[in-house]
Amino acid sequence: MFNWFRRQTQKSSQPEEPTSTPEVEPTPVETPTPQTSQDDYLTWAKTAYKNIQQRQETAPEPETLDNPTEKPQTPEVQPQEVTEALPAWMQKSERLDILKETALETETVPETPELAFDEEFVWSAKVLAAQGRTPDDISAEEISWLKRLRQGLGKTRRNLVNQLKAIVGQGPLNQDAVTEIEALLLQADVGVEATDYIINTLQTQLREEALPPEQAIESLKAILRDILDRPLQQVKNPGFAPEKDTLNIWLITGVNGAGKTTTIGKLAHLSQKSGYSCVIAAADTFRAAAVEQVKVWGQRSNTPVIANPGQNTDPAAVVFDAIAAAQARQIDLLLVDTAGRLQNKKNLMEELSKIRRIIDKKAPNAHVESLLVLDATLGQNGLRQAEVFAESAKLSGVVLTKLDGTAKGGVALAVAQQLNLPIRFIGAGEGIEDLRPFSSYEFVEALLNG
Ligand SMILES: Nc1nc2c(ncn2[C@@H]2O[C@H](COP(=O)(O)OP(=O)(O)OP(=O)(O)O)[C@@H](O)[C@H]2O)c(=O)[nH]1
Repeated sequence: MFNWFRRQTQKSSQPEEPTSTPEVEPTPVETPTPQTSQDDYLTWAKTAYKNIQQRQETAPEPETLDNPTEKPQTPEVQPQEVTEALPAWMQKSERLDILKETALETETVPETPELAFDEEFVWSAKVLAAQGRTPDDISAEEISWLKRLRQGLGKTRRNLVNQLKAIVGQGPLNQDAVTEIEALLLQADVGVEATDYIINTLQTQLREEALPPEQAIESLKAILRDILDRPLQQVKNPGFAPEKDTLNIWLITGVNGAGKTTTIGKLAHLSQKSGYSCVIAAADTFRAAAVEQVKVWGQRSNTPVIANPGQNTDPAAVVFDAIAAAQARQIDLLLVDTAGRLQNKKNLMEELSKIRRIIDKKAPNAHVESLLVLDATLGQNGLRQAEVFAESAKLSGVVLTKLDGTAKGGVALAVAQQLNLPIRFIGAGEGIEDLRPFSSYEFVEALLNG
C-alpha cells in the first residue's frame, strides 16, 4: 500500500517508513545529479515506465471503491439519520443532485491509472529523479499526480513565469527588469511582502555574480522554495502524516465555497488508501445542506459520517459523538467539518473553542491539527479571510484548493510569507484523486519548469 502521507518529496528528507515494496527486480540506473544530461533523464524515465508497466501487468485487478481488493478498516458506524425533515429548498437542490450523480461515477475510478510515455511522463520522472528516487520505487499514481499538478499550474506558468524566466535569464537585473518582475509577481497574487523578498534576494545574488540564465533560474527556484518551506521551521512535524496508535483529529475550517467539503472527501479517500482508517464528523450544522454534501463525499470515499439530525444542532455534540465512535473503533483519523459562514469573528471563535474544549475533555491524548481551506482563485482576498481564521482557530496549516485553472497560483507564496503557515495539501481539480500533500520542490518545478 502506497503511503501518500510519508512519501519522500525532498532531496534531503528520508521517508520514515518504506512507502512501497518494489515488485520488480531493481534495474541499476544512476540517480541523476544536477549535471545530468537530458539523455540520462530519458533513460531513467524509460526504465521507470517499463517498471510501472511490469508492475501493472502482474498486479491484481485495479481496486475500485465498489469492489476494494483490500478493504479499508472502516468501522460499521451507522450515522444518525439526517434526512427526514429536509427543508423544501434543500430537497430541490440541483447542486446536491449533481454531486450525487458524480459521486456514483467516481466510485469506479481505478486506483492505478493508465499512463502514456509522453512528454509529461518524462517531466514527472525527472522531478522524481532529481529528488533522489530510483526508477524502481516510483508509482503510476505519483506520475499521474505530477502530471495533473503541472497541467493545473499551466495558466500561472504561462502568465507569469515564462516572462519572469525571460527577464531573470538575461543576467544582472537593471531597474527596468526589477520593475517588470515586480509587476508580474503582483499580478499573480504573490503579494507585496513576498515580492519584495524575492526581488531583494535575487538582486543581491545577481549583483554579486553575473549568473548564466540557467543558474539564475535555479537561484529563483531556491528563493521560492525557501519562502514556501520557511513556516515549517517552527512546527514540530515537517511531514503531515497521521500518527499511528493514537487518535488524530483534523479540524477543517474555511469559508463556504472554498472547497472544504470536497477537501474532506479527498482527504478521507487519501487516508484510507494510505492505510489509515478514517471517520468524518459533519459538524457544519449551520447549513443542513452541508451535512448532506459531506455524506455524499463519505459515500464516495467509503468513510463513515457522523451527523446529528436536524438543522442548527450543536456542532460540539456532533464532535462528541464522532470522538466516541472513533475511539470505540480505534480509528486513526477523525476529520471534522466546521461551519464557515458564521456571522462574525466572535461567533466563529466561540464555536471553534467549544469544539476544542470537547476534544480536550473527551480525547485529551489526541493529536489535533487545524487546517484552513483556502480558494487559490481568490488570491489576496482569500488571505484577508484567512487572517480572521488564523486568529480564531489556532491554525496549523493551509489546504490550497482550485490551483487548477487559476492564474493566481502565486498566492501559495503569499500564504507562506504573510500568514507564516505551511501549506499542507493542495487541490488541483474536482475529482477525488485531485488532492495531495504539498511539496515545495514539486510545486516550484511545476511552476518554473513545466
Ligand atoms: N477546479 C477545482 N474545483 C474545486 C476544487 N476543490 C473544490 N472545488 C469545487 O469548488 C466548489 C465548492 O466546493 P465545496 O467543497 O462544496 O466547498 P465548501 O467550502 O464545502 O462550501 P459549501 O459547499 O458552500 O459548504 C465545488 O464545485 C467543488 O467541486 C479544486 O481543487 N479545483
